[in-house]
Amino acid sequence: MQGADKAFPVSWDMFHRDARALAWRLAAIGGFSAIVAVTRGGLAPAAVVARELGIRVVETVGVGSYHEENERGEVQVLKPLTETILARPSAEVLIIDDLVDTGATAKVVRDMLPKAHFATIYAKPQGLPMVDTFITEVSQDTWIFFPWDTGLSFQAPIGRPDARPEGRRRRSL
Ligand SMILES: O=P(O)(O)OC[C@H]1O[C@H](OP(=O)(O)OP(=O)(O)O)[C@H](O)[C@@H]1O
Ligand code: HPA
Ligand SMILES: [Mg+2]
Repeated sequence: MQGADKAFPVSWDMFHRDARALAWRLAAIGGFSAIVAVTRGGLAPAAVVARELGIRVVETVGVGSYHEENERGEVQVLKPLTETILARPSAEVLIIDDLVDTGATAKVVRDMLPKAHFATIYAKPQGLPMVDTFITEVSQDTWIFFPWDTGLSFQAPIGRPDARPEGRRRRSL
């Protein structure tokens, strides 16, 4: 997973545009009265979708997994759903995450609320059966770099992939 061949960097602008596109799709489906954000990656898209759909009941579910040699381990629930959500009709609950990759996280969360709608901005093929609505599919060997995990940095030219930043030293012309 983290050794993925291709990089798909996402800027804040791209992320906001794609989160809004997700909100448009979800608005067309309608009928949602509460949102569950899968922390932490689901927090930012959930904020955008909640604003667009006018939903003010926003909850979290916290999941984590051990990573060994770049492989995802067992997914564990670190912060369960509250009664506020469990007491509602689950078909009205919208679960939001940033992406599905293997689908392991989505499966664990879906099992808590089987009738809820599971939406992500990005999806990889292996996770597709776990997601009801998504915006952009990327290949399984692609790693998505989110704006909250990245910053501006030197990029080697395509024709000189081993090139390194020169720092303060400048080559004389
Ligand atoms: O489909 P999967 O293979 O389960 O991968 C997708 C999950 O992985 C990432 O979360 P991560 O567990 O890295 O934690 P984070 O949201 O706190 O960054 C991402 O935000 C999804 O929740
Ligand atoms: O492609 C990804 N990007 C960021 N986090 C992730 N967690 C699983 N897959 C990914
Ligand atoms: Mg996550």
